[in-house]
Amino acid sequence: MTQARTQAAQETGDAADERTGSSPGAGPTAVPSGPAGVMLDDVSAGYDGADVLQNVSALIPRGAVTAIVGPNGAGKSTMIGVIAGVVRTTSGRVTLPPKGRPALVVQHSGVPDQLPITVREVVRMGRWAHRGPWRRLRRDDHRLVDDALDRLGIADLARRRLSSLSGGQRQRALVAQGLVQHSAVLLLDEPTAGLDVAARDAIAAALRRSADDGTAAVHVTHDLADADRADHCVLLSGGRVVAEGRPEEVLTHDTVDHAWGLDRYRGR
Ligand SMILES: Nc1ncnc2c1ncn2[C@@H]1O[C@H](COP(=O)(O)OP(=O)(O)OP(=O)(O)O)[C@@H](O)[C@H]1O
Repeated sequence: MTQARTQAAQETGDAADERTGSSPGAGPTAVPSGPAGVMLDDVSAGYDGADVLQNVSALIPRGAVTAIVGPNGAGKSTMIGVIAGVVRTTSGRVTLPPKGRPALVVQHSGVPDQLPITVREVVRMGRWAHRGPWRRLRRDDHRLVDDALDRLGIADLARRRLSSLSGGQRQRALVAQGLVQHSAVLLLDEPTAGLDVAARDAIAAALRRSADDGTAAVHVTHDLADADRADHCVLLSGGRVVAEGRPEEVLTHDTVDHAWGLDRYRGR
């Protein structure tokens, strides 16, 4: 029996017990153990009165890397938007860990090109929420900023204008801004799309280190090899959770073919 939690399983009383239970590592979901992470309980959400996510339930653990995968239009960005609080739910409940607002890192293509700010300033902005209305940073804030620039391999670009960077360099700056927020939940929307291997590795290492520090480190990805390296995986299709659990249990030939509609071409 697969240990991945399927939508059918979620609709049973078992799944409800797991979600409200006090032991996220136990039972058939194989969710990595650790402090409570993000819980979505029967969540529907969308835009302009039309639901994109429909009755989505998921348990995203802290101290682990979670990959959200699925075909175009499946609702992956909407799901992290719901967790970040930028997309409103129409029903259901989202429960977050106690420490502050999730850090949401959008794709670099969603950020205006002509912002007249440097890479260091972009990363510093990630500390503003910790420093009140005057936003005067302290020495430890500057240290966190330097550390994030180093971790993403962009320390040498710190004085450059964001607008003068390549797409991959810009993406690294945005991920660094997400890291310095030190939130219990880090949400990256397709952070490695179109990036070279060094940038992909830097971002993967940053996700891993955040998870090791106890964060629920979540990324949306189209790359199934990236998803396979995660600790936990949520497969969405048509706004619903098809399967959730360990990547090797979720990303089987059958679930992938079914979610992407490939079974049609394979006579299944
Ligand atoms: N701001 C918006 N206003 C209206 N509809 C939206 C908005 N954002 C997304 N949608 C719609 O919601 C659906 C799901 O979009 P979403 O971006 O969540 O999917 P996704 O799985 O992230 O897709 P992709 O892999 O193509 O990025 C799509 O049909 C999309 O057109």
